[in-house]
Amino acid sequence: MYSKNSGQTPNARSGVLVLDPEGVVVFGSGTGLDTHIQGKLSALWDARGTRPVSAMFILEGTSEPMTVVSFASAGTGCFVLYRHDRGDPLYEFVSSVDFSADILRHFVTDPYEAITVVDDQARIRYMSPVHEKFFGIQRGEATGVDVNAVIENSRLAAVLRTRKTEVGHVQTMRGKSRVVSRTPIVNPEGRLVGAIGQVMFKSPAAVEALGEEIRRLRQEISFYERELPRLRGSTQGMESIVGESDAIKKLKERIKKVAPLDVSVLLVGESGVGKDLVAHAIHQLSPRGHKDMVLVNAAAIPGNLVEAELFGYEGGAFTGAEKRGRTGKFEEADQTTLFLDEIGDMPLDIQVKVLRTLQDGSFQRVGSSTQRRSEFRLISASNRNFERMLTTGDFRLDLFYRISAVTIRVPPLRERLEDVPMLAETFLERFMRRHNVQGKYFGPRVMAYLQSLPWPGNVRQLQHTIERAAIFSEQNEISCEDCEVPREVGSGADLEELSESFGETARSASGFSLGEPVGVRQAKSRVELDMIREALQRFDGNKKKAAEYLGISRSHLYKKITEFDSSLR
Ligand SMILES: Nc1ncnc2c1ncn2[C@@H]1O[C@H](COP(=O)(O)OP(=O)(O)OP(=O)(O)O)[C@@H](O)[C@H]1O
Repeated sequence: MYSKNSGQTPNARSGVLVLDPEGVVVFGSGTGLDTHIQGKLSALWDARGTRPVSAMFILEGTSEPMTVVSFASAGTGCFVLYRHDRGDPLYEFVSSVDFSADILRHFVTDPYEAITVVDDQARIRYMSPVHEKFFGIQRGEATGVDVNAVIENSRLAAVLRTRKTEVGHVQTMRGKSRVVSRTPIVNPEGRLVGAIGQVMFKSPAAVEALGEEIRRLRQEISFYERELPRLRGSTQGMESIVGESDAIKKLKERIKKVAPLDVSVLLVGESGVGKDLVAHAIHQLSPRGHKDMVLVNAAAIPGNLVEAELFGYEGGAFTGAEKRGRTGKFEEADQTTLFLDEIGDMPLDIQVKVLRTLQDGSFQRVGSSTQRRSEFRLISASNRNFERMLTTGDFRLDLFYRISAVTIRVPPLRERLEDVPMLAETFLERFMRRHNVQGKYFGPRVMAYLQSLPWPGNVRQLQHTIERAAIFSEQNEISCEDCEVPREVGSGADLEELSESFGETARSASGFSLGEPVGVRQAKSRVELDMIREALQRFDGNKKKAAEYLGISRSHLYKKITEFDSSLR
């Protein structure tokens, strides 16, 4: 029940409504005089026995939503009302957080967030209990008193004058130094309504400790900034190519010779031999080495996107294109090195366009007729047999001449088995460092065993074998059994069986040398197909895992799948 004698709706934004135990209006002001609001609050108040009234809530169904703070004492319902527009952060906060009152209570009472609130006349309106205790005053004793009469060295009055926030100031109070912040509060209409003072840190020492931490972190950052070029060098330069065999020594000599010359280099060799590392080393040692090398993997880009990826495109050139267009790899590589990996997988129509760019450095973005220019050094790599592709017409001879001013063959691991121990130790050490593991080492017969394997997946396969062994070895000592290569992938025994049936040696059976008899090639394809099918089944079609298991790159696996596509389906 509510009183009929309430006035008419005023134009106020806030108000107060006090109801007696029967729901009769005892007092109303501002929006508290709105009869509609009175009716709604009275109904809530009547139902308090079954549904307790929240300390803070949003009153909907009125001309504008109201934020209501309720205080109940001795059966009297006291409601403080604020009219808020939707979208107002306070409205959003109260309507979406049903424990909003508890949060506000936390802010006004939490000892670590202790606050003092003053009005626009610098009179204290609220002081957190912890502040009152600090100043030795009773609960509410300072309310209404000028802040300067209560808090020494207060600058809240000054902040009201300047309207400028002060953060991190040291203030001495009762002989103690505190780091404080002072913030003027302006309401949505732009009127200055008061200010809040807050202790941020209990002592300048806490700030000093924070400053010290920042200084330490800065030092750490500058250490890494200094170290980065060195680390980059060691992970991407010549140092990353592990091995001391004659074959590797010769390879490094060729890299050193060719790096400073601005000629195109073609890297050939089986999958996993380290062509990528060689490309990085050449770039690092070249005059362009201070810039990042731009990488393109022709086998990893879907056929219909190769052109856009290489040449870039104008906005809206094709469905799915970015609105503002995009720079292509040729443009990105201006003044640095472009590494075209798996160039043997490039479609013929793109080969023609690439050739044109390589001849005069000019190209057009897809969807544009403007000629652009780029000056870059080209390094290409492929594990494909160019001799065969040139014969079959799958690779253009003129492009081949352009990309292969210098050709470097990266030898397969089986031609430099003396590098196996050093590589294996390096991979084990890297694994332990990366995963924070200690104490793993190879058993006495492991190196000889590893050197007896033909490694058709080359260094990549060796690396994965060592990592697998480090993960699965029960003891710290890694045994030959831990390093077993899955039979399907080509253990020595497999290859021997294979070679016996086709009259080949184990070594050449795992290679891809030119001029193999057709029968062997077909048989190899069959074995490869079986191995790939098996690996894909084992890993539920997950190509990344299948490629790792087979010891080949993912791009090589994709290539093989495309080749075998019809039979795999
Ligand atoms: N000599 C080496 N020393 C240290 N790590 C090597 C060496 N050769 C290869 N690796 C490592 O073996 C893995 C495969 O090397 P990389 O990717 O360079 O081979 P790739 O010839 O480019 O293969 P693909 O033709 O499949 O792309 C990489 O993890 C690389 O770091």
